[in-house]
Amino acid sequence: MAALTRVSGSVGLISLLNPPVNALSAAVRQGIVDTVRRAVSDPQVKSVVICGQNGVFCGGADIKEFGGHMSGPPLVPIFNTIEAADKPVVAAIEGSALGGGLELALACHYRITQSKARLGLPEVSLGLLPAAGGTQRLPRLIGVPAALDLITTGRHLTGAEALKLGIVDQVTDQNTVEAAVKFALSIPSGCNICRLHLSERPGVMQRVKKSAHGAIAPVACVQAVQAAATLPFTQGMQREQELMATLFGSGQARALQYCFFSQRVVSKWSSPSGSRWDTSKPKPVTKVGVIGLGTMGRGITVALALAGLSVVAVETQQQQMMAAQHAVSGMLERTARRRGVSLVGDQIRYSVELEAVADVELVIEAVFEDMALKEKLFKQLSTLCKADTLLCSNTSSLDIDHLASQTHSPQLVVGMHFFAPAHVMKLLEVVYGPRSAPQAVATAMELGKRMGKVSVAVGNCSGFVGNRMLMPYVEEASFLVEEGASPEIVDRALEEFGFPMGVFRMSDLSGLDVGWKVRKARGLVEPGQMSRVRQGRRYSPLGDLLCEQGRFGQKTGRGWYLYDSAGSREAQPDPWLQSFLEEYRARQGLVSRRIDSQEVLERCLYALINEGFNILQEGIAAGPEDIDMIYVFGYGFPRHRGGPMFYASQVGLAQVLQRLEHYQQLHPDIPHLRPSSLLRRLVSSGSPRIQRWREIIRMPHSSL
Ligand SMILES: CCCCCCCCCCCCC/C=C/C(=O)SCCNC(=O)CCNC(=O)[C@H](O)C(C)(C)COP(=O)(O)OP(=O)(O)OC[C@H]1O[C@@H](n2cnc3c(N)ncnc32)[C@H](O)[C@@H]1OP(=O)(O)O
Repeated sequence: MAALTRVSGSVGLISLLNPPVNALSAAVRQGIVDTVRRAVSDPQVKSVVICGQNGVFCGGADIKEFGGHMSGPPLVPIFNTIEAADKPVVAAIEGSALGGGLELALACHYRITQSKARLGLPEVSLGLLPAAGGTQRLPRLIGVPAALDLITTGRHLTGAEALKLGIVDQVTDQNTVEAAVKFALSIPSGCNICRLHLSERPGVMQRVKKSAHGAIAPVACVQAVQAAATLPFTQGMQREQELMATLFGSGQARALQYCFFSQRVVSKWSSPSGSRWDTSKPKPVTKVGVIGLGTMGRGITVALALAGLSVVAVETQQQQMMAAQHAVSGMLERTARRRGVSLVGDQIRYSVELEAVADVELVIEAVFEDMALKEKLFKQLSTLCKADTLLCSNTSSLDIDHLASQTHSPQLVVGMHFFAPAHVMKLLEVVYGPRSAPQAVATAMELGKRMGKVSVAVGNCSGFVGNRMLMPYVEEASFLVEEGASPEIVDRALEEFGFPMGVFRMSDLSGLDVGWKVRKARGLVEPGQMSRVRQGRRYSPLGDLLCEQGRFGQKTGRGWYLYDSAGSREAQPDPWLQSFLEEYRARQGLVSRRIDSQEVLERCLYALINEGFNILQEGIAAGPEDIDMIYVFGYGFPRHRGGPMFYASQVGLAQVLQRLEHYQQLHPDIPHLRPSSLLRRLVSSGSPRIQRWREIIRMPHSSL
């Protein structure tokens, strides 16, 4: 797991070997102990270089070990031994040096890195802190402000950025190990880490707490770095260990580590027809057409261009086209500036003619959400594009199979549902219909990956996974307001749970008219009517009534909240809304009651979760990880809660079932509170671990 060879006469070369990322498993840690001991005691070895095999230095501690019994030598004494060695030790960083991998490099006396290597301390994203000395060595190397930024965000740096910050001593575009060996031969003896002047960044704790939305690891990271600023090294290391002990077994760490693996699980997609990621080869795509340059089309164009693809952007309205071209250039400029990369705008060709997409390999349609319009477009595309062009729709809820039926090749049609703003949001739902070819799904998934998205393959149904689950969540929030809660009470409970925005603030941001249009299309809206039963189930007309008053949210300065002006973001409770609600309840004969945050969370979240179980049962999502990644990356579900299905598993499935039964008894007219039969089945199977749910879902069962 680690090998020692002697190179260039006097350099001991230690290579870590644990593919694919040389994670620091127990065997690797033992390998490092043995090889360092041998190198240090070998009189012919004058200096040491540590590298990783297969082009990766080290991806950090082995995350798989965290869930079980940890054995083998611990990292801290290993790294202390390296730092204390009386021979110079040089880290040769290729590929990645992340987490414990970077901490290993920090314990070395010098670091040489490939310019494109990724360096970082991402432990915070796993609910942990860099507890192998990272919180103490990094601030001493680069100062507290820069270290705090890296440790509390977990962001990755390139080798070139790491050089600027002073984390590494040299960057190379040549063979990194050879450069490190040459460097090692040029230094006379080992030296200790230089201790820089430490100063704390004022106000950092408040800022970190605010943006953590209840996550505990970022706060512990700040406390650990504060210890580096105030305590001697040994005491700082002790504090680091104490803080790590509070995080290591926490539910948040478990949730975040589940997210790490789930993100990888969802890329290994499968569909009920038996097609799979490892047996379906994606088609190569270099040129993509985007049709419709509204908000979504613009964001998709930017995301494609940033991923290095050629884009043909079509907008048939000349004026809209000019506005879009201007907006896309601005978005590209800003993104390029932020990422420190050069502009990529010349890869985009704009046209007002649909025929301009005749030679592309894949089209993404992002026109107005109207079935008749999309039907017509798919018919036209099917005739004018090449016979093997993939036709994708960015619809957020319309029937993909119906769109496919408008074309000559329904097998080449899939949904690519992006989230706004499409060049920023990480989630992509890839929607397959019963006729979609495995290659079409594989190609859309691969394209999403190239665009830096977390792509999740899901089946076709109204709203797919994300928006379908959102419906009961949003409806419950409105029912709670009818029953006596205020929008502020509901939002506060959800924000304290960890959502960046509660349901009403979110609705004001995205525009109340969006949901209104959807409800109108479903025949649910009865203008001026207050009836609370529609299509045989409970209905809240509150959103419709606000829209009828022209209250569309932030864009009109009024919605569920009041804003200083149209477009302002500062939501204030609105006295008008309070009187309106009182009058509404009186006219409906509703007696307002006190609703606490527990009821808000249970009714909104358990309704959402229950729909998730229905989706799993119907095979629309292959596993709970798919749903969780959709909610974490697309809907702001707090990552430190793991996603709705993981959260349910932590609360306890029996508890979720019992509370749903309780609320269903109180509200028999709300169908989404009726517990899913899959939930019942899992509870009667003894509430197995979430990793076993897929197995149980696939098991044949009686429909009784
Ligand atoms: C009382 C309690 C006391 C508590 C004290 C106990 C303390 C014990 C622990 C001490 C820990 C000290 C602090 C150190 C902590 C860490 O180091 S945590 C790990 C930090 N590292 C990371 O977060 C990096 C994670 N990996 C990545 O970001 C990427 O994998 C990559 C390295 C950038 C490579 O990317 P890519 O090439 O795209 O490959 P992937 O598909 O992502 O990964 C390939 C497979 O490798 C698996 N994997 C990756 N990293 C790890 C890892 N660190 N551990 C285990 N496995 C890893 C990944 O899951 C993939 O697997 P498959 O899906 O099966 O192919």
